[in-house]
Amino acid sequence: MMDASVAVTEQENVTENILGGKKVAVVFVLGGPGSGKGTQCSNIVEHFGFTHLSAGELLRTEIKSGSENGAMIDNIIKEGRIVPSEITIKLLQEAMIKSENDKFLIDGFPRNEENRAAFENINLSPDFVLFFDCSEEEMGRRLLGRNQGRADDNIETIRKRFGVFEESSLPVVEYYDSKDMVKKINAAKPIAEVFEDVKTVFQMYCPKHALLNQATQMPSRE
Ligand SMILES: Nc1ncnc2c1ncn2[C@@H]1O[C@H](COP(=O)(O)OP(=O)(O)OP(=O)(O)O)[C@@H](O)[C@H]1O
Ligand SMILES: Nc1ccn([C@@H]2O[C@H](COP(=O)(O)O)[C@@H](O)[C@H]2O)c(=O)n1
Ligand SMILES: [Mg+2]
Repeated sequence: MMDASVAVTEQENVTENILGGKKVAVVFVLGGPGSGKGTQCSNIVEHFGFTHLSAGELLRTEIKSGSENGAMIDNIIKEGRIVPSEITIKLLQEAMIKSENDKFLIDGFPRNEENRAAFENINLSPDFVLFFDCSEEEMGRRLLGRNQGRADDNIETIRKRFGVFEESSLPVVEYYDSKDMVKKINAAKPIAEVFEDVKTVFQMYCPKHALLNQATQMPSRE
């Protein structure tokens, strides 16, 4: 028997995500370290009304909260490795349930097959995957210039993060690509130009919302 929390619309063969009693839309935002995921998510939030959940940011907040897992998470992040999925999925799930919104950008997750399976195990699936494609050379330059005091923005950890991205994260993108779910964006361009391409994707995905948003941004006649 089909799990009650997953309803498949027969006509479109689209899986409906039900979480905490509400129907939610999920877009995974993936790309290498420094490809611009966080930067573009802020723009998407502003223009399309999504809630941005960065897995890395949730983990950093968990460290600061003094949680019992804090020291372990801190060590893993400093080594550029991936935190066990049960920790990250719990943080994401709690944030989605607590939010009043019903559409989420999940940034930096899934980072490996274990992450992907953990998301499937809570009976959720992404509507699509936004993938920011950028060279290591450019990403490295951006990370070293980010200046936000992140413990992993140093040359040694950056090299490890690139290794993990190649070995563990790209196969996840390839998995979704094999299901035709990936919208690939050239992220090597300037921020505003990247966002033009991102906007095209989201205007196709939620055209009604895009129109509504344009209306609310019209200058007042008064
Ligand atoms: N298209 C761009 N061109 C130049 N600089 C950019 C571009 N996009 C983002 N940046 C800058 O690069 C740095 C990294 O961007 P951002 O934090 O958005 O990347 P990220 O993909 O979220 O990285 P991480 O995976 O490490 O969290 C920031 O300083 C940001 O201002
Ligand atoms: N699914 C994830 C996401 C992130 N991490 C750890 O956090 C670090 C920073 O992530 P950003 O997305 O902010 O770059 C990352 O290098 C991992 O150590 C994780 O374990 N699992
Ligand atoms: Mg980020």
